[in-house]
Amino acid sequence: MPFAVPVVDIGAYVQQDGTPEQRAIVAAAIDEACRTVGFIQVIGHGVPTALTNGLAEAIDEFFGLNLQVKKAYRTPPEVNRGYTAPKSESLSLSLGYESSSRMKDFFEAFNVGLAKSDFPNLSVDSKHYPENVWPSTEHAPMFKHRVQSYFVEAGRVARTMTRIFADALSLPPDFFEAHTDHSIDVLRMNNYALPEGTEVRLDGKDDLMGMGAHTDFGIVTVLWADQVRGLQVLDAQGSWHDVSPTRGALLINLGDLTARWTNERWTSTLHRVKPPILENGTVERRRSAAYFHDGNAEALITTIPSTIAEGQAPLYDPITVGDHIAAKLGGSRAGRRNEAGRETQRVLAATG
Ligand SMILES: O=C(O)CCC(=O)C(=O)O
Ligand SMILES: [Fe+2]
Repeated sequence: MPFAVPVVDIGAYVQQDGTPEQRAIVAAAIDEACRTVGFIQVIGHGVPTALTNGLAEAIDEFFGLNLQVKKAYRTPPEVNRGYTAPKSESLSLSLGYESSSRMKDFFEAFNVGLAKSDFPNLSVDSKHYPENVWPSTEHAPMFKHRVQSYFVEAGRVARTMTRIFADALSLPPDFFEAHTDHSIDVLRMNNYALPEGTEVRLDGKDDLMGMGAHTDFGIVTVLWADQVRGLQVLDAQGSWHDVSPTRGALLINLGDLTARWTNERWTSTLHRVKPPILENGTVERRRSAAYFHDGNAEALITTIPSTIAEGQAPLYDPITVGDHIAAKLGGSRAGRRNEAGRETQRVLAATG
């Protein structure tokens, strides 16, 4: 069967008047997609086009600044906020393998997320909920407002997805909410453009990587991307496939915590970004924004008993969201290898 990322209209869950029958159809389609591909294109999500256009403009506004200006918005590696310059992160290290292009992912990024000050009545640890660093209005006048507007909507879509997940897994409707009322949520805006003057080999033998192969770390990711090629996902047979969203669709993919919860009934699909090399030896610029819905830092993720198939044992030990995310970020941002044997084997076995 040719590889495809299924398109699912989630309108029945977004609109108040969706009937139980309509919702059951959506939940079944999501279950199927989560078992097989682990990536979904959702439509009917209710995010206005004006908002995603605004996000794209905000991304252009910030990344269009001079590198020295952008670098003023960096934070230490253990603080997942602000700017990260090209070639300062390595997503493959979040999986625990050293690719030959160690710390060479050429994406640059800007991270914003929920902070301790967003939860004044809770004593959350600022290690997992650091305060945001925003570009000044002098440098990027529209950025903060547009990014905040999109952040709220992406969070709503992520939560809608978890309500569908609960139905698809026959869990109580509030199963996910019980682990996500102060979820570690982060929006990472990515810009893929080679720094000026970078030489690219046109024979394709460069192992130039926009973003190295990785799985996302949390529960579910809502991924907005423009339509420039570059994103590739790994199928169950070990081949990479190009994915670009159909107009108006948001991509949804599952993170490791959902794979752990469901004993891998559902998959956190490996993906990477290799933007196309143009004939003049430059790379076609590409933009994306990944909203990571990761769960409460202290929530314990334990295999859901009903997802353990007959004769199977739990594949993972329980872990807190905070410990899992910290170990993963220690790989990608701080250059420490993370141990994640199962996914590493899949990347190393993959072709292409
Ligand atoms: O740029 C993309 O399409 C993917 C980005 C991604 O995988 C991520 O930020 O985790
Ligand atoms: Fe990702």
